[in-house]
Formats: sequence, structure tokens, C-alpha cells
Amino acid sequence: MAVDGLSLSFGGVTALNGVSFTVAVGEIRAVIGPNGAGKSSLLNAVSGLYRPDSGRVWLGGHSFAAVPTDRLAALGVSRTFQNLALFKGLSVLDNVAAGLTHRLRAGVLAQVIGLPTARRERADAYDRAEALLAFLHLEDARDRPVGTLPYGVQKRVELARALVARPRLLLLDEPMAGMTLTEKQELTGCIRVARDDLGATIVLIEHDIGVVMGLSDRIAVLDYGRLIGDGTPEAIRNNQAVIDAYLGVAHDLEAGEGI
Ligand SMILES: Nc1ncnc2c1ncn2[C@@H]1O[C@H](COP(=O)(O)OP(=O)(O)OP(=O)(O)O)[C@@H](O)[C@H]1O
Repeated sequence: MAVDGLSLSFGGVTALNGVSFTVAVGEIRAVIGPNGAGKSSLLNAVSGLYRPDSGRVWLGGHSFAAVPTDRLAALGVSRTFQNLALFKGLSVLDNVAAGLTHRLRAGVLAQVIGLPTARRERADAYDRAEALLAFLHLEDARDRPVGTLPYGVQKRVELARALVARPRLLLLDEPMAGMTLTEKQELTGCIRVARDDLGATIVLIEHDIGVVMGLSDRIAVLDYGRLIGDGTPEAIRNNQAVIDAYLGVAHDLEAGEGI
């Protein structure tokens, strides 16, 4: 994935101003920056929810002036949202399988009347969902209605659902928001599993600087819509422009506190 000269404004507000960076295959790439820096706008442009004013988004060897949302799955892209978007009354397994069943080739009618192809696709979706539960340590919660689970577990279910289609690129929007320290540690482990064992390239927006420093291979830093830093955690920690604009206000970087 890459973005090349991405610009986007809303009325008089410049959300993105000529942002370019690349994401290597198999990389965990964080995008950080103060509130209003343009992080969500960037993720929304990459996933096709916003149409940039100029610039290109590269996904899987194709470049787009505006990413077609209906082709995201075919391009191997999956994303999560800041606010949970799960079916609260359905079980964990059903929610995870929904990451596949909502776009099965056999249509809804075929599913309902139980044609063999539909049955096979559905069984396959559930097999893959079961496998994902094992990877992300969710087996114990398999049959529980999602709404009854602690928030941190629900976030893991959301990650599992995004992963069930085996995306090549996974976009995570503030995955650690609202989590306890233990939950953050668990989810960090799951994100590593997604990369190491499931082969996903990961781009995440995250405010918790401790998590970002520990998890990312490279970090892109936005400020007022501009890219002001791009490099390894070590390079970003020592980047004066980044310290001035962002890290300088961190309470305690070494302790890994969020800001
Ligand atoms: N749909 C929108 N309509 C109008 N202005 C918007 C819209 N989306 C973003 N903006 C503006 O664009 C700028 C960048 O916002 P964006 O949400 O991308 O920043 P962010 O870095 O994700 O912030 P936060 O960390 O607070 O989520 C802000 O000034 C914001 O008010």
C-alpha cells in the first residue's frame, strides 16, 4: 500500500496536505499525530469512504484517485472502526463468520433455500471463523452473545471478523481506545498474530504511544494534515519536528503512557 500526494479538505479545513508514504508487505505501520491531524481522514481515503481532492492511493498494485469501496474485499483490504460495529445479540462465532457470509457468492435466496453451493460456502465460512477464534484465543467465548462480553474481548471479536477473509491489508482505527492495560496487551499480541501467522500487512491509527512504539515497524506522523515524520520508532523518538509537534507533550514516553 502507498499514498502519493494525498490532499483533502472540508470547506476551509485542510485535513490532508500532500501526504505520501509507503507501507511494505508484512509491515506493521502506525499513523500517529495530535487530534485533528488528519489520521481518520487518511484511513477513510484509503478505504474509499472519502474521495481525496488530489493524489493517489496504491492498493495491491493498482492506483486510485478514489478507492472503490465495493472492490475493497477483492483488493484484499479489511478495516475496523473506532466504534464497535458488531451484532450484539449474535454469538461470537456468528459475528466472526459474518466477515465472510455477508459477501458470499451464492445470493441470499440461495442461502435461505439451502442450495448445495450456498451450504458449502457457509460451512467454509464457519470453519474459517472457528480457526480464527483459536488464533485469537476466543474459543471460550465462542457461543456467547457479543453484547455480554467485556469491551476488550469485543474488540478482539471485531479483529477476528476483519481477519476471517484473510485480508492482505488490515486497517485498524484506534484499536486500543477505551481499553485497560491488560486488554491492550492482549490485543497487541493478537495484532502480532495477524501479521506473523496470518500474513496481514497492518496499518493502524493509534493514540497510545507506548503501544505504537512497541508494536510498529515504522511510524508516519501527521500534523495539521502534513507528514512531519516517517521512520522507525527509534527515529521518530529522536525526530525534533515530531517532538515539538507531538511527542513533546507526552507525559512520559518511556513509561508508555498514552497521550
Ligand atoms: N467529515 C468531515 N467534515 C468536516 N470536517 C472534517 C471531516 N472529517 C474530518 N474533518 C476535519 O479534518 C481535520 C482532520 O480530522 P481527522 O478526523 O482526520 O483527524 P484525526 O487526526 O483523525 O483526529 P482525532 O485524533 O481527533 O480522531 C479536522 O480539522 C476535522 O475537523
